[in-house]
Amino acid sequence: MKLLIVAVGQRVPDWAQTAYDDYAKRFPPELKVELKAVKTEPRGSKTLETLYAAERERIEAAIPRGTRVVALDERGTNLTTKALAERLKGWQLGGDDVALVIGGPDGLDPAFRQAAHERIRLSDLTLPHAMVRVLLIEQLYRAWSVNAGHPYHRE
Ligand SMILES: C[S@@+](CC[C@H](N)C(=O)[O-])C[C@H]1O[C@@H](n2cnc3c(N)ncnc32)[C@H](O)[C@@H]1O
Repeated sequence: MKLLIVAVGQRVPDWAQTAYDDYAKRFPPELKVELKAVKTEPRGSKTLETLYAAERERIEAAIPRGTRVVALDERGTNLTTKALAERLKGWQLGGDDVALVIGGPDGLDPAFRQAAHERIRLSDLTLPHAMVRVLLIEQLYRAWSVNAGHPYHRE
């Protein structure tokens, strides 16, 4: 199975890209992680509904059929690193690819969030989307290290 990170926003600051790449390259070959960045819809004078609809279409186009969808959402289920490691184990046993979806500056379409198979939260704080990419890849790597007994994660 593969982890697909679908993130709204084609450009992130260099520091975020560097940090993301640093963690992404640590994953073992048996756990593939791919990042698909989708274009942010410019807000302009659009209503939020129009913006959400445009971004949702791009997000859905980036997710292959049969993929389990997990929305990153500050209102989602709180997870400890160990609980995320258990989720990861479950996803790997399930065998389906998993898309972890990060919204842009205006967040994700509420209907998309509700339709997702899971909604997970990384913190009670509202985080900037570039930082969410970095935190998510680090936590996925940490979750893998917990399951693999790798010394990266220490209790
Ligand atoms: C700047 S936030 C958008 C905030 C927006 N007001 C909302 O209600 O979602 C951009 C994206 O980062 C992700 N995000 C932000 N904070 C998060 C958190 N604490 N846990 C998980 N994901 C978060 C979500 O995917 C969100 O759509």
